[in-house]
Amino acid sequence: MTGKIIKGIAGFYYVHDGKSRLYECKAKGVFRNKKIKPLVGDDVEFSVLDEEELTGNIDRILPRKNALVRPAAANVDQAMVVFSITHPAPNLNLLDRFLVMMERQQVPVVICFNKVDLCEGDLMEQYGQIYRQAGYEVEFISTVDKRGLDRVRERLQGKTTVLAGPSGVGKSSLTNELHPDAAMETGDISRKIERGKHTTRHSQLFHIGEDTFMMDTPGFSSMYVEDLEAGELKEYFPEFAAFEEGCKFLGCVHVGEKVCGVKEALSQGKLARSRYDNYLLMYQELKNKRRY
Ligand SMILES: Nc1nc2c(ncn2[C@@H]2O[C@H](COP(=O)(O)OP(=O)(O)OP(=O)(O)O)[C@@H](O)[C@H]2O)c(=O)[nH]1
Ligand SMILES: [Zn+2]
Repeated sequence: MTGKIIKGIAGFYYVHDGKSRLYECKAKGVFRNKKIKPLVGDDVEFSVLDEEELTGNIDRILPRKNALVRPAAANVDQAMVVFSITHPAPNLNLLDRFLVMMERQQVPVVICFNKVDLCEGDLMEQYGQIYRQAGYEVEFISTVDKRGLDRVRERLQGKTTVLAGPSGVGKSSLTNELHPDAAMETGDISRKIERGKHTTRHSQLFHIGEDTFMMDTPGFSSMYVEDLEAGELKEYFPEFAAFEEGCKFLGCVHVGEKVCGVKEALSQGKLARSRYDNYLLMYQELKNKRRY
């Protein structure tokens, strides 16, 4: 049988068959010599030991498409980041940091602005413009009047998605919409793993539809772009590339250089001010950090 590891704790791996069943598996011996440790998100071949008890043993980890460090997970197809469009207003600095982290790990991102039912004025146009111009998929949703939720469901279908976003933006409300019995399933898993009883929060995937999984990511607000060279940062702002032809110096970082295509594009309104400002902030942070 094949399935996906949705959680690992205390030597047990919980393998979902993609449809409805969850097996409590061990990984006996096979990986020790190969120096490979099963990760949440891994697709595996496993043998069923007891069909009643739903126990099994993992025989093989199938080749990984990718393996993210943060959050630790394999085979992530995309990230969905949720911010509220208002109440509270989105923290674009935090959003841009998240985008850098995902660009760095080559994970496509869908940006969801929630609470559009509270939206006044042209906020949707504004934010849509900033992020579509930067090359991202943007959805506007409301878990209250259900706008945009079908489009979100379509985007998730058949994929493994990491869900992220700061507190209070409506992530729980969205998760409940996408998977009304999520709470039940969580309860079921926690009952099964009770013997593990670790308090540390491990990453876990939730099965939300056939071959469709989602992972909630803790600790979003403390996210920091570390261990990155300042000069490398520009590579993770994908919209800059189109204007780098206009930079005089090879390796232009678009900060203090006089002849710079990116700064030129900015002054012509072809790049979003907020994106560039957040680039500068992160750039300075990374520069300063290196002096210590
Ligand atoms: N008006 C409006 N309110 C919403 C919407 N979605 C969520 N809310 C409200 O926003 C608040 C936060 O929603 P949650 O779903 O708990 O947000 P969360 O992101 O899970 O927050 P944490 O649990 O703190 O991580 C609640 O009071 C929700 O009722 C929406 O689409 N429109
Ligand atoms: Zn430049």
